[in-house]
Amino acid sequence: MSQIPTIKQVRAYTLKGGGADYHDQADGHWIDDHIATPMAKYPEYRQSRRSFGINVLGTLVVEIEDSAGNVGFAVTTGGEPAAYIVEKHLARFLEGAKVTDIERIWDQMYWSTLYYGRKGIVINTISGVDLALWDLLGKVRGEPVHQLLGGAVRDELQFYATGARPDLAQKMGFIGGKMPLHHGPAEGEEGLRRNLEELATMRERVGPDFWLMLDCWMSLDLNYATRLAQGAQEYGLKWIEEALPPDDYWGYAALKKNVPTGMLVTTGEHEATRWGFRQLLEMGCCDIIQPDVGWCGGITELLKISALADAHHALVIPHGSSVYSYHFVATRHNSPFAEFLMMAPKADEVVPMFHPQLLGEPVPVQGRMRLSALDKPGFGVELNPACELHRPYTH
Ligand SMILES: C[C@H](O)[C@H](O)[C@@H](O)[C@@H](O)C(=O)O
Ligand SMILES: [Mg+2]
Repeated sequence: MSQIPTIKQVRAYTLKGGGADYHDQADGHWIDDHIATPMAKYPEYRQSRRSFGINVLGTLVVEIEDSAGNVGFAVTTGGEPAAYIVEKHLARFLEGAKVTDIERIWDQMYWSTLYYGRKGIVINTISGVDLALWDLLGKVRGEPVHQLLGGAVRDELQFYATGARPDLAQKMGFIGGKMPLHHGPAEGEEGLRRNLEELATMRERVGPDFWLMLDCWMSLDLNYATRLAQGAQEYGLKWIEEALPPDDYWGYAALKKNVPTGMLVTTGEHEATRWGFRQLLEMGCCDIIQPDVGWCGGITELLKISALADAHHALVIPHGSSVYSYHFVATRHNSPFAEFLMMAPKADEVVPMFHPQLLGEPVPVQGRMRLSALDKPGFGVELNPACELHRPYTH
């Protein structure tokens, strides 16, 4: 490459209504239908996650423009607070740097925010900037991100589906279906019975071989999770996901010992950085880690997390994250399949995960995606001009 472009400007925008903040859906969507959550102990916040504010943040859009006029971008959750962090704090580490300075920029973003960051929204924000940098580098080089990561190890990705209707996902060609758990410990024995009944009904519909999983979204305690796992064995539950709050590493280590032989424990979608995942892996908390590429530190950090997982014989199956995870999954032997979130309100058809924010967002066909669907420069998607961007801060 002759001259490496430098970064001219970083811009942060916000967007509402689905997309990267995929919990921000209208009434009647399966994703907001009486799902077990840590807030379900309060009856007034039990019926809907939007009632306690799951969708308050909205989407963060990061755009990075270089001296040659190339623009890289990414979307993640974080909304206005994240836009503030990008514009008022992180932009200084990018502007003037070379588009190839990704590792140094990540390091400066992480250590400069340490006193108020480490996890949560700050790492979401850093992830968004990091993904926009990889997108920009791909566009500068005219290569898809998976090629920048060392190249694909498979020609095709296969997917399981997350949604209320694994039976329909089976018909659509997915390799498995993960259902949200509907009742938490506050709904007592009756709730536990109903959880198991729902699983039993689904097992009956999909037959003995289709993977069925339960997503508990941090809502249980160790005792309940153990009883759920034991009761679910009869119905061939493949894995129990995010049963406990993310900080309860000790609980996860105990749960992994308590679940029936063969049942997997998975977690990590709300975990971040190599240090958080090191804790999960070294304490033997789970069989599969599920970093969200837009929340765990971006691709730069995910490569480190993934190497750690490999050394601990754990699979890395990223949570959601659309194209950002597809480009990563294609390059890793320890990521043999991927998640697809069914964003159709009734989970009855395949629609792009980050709809309506991205144009050209590929979707699985018959539960699979050819690598050729990921061959455009960067992450291969564009921002949908029909979505109205708002830039709340400038620097
Ligand atoms: C279905 C779950 O409750 C969440 O909404 C989902 O985002 C998730 O945890 C997942 O693993 O996809
Ligand atoms: Mg989950």
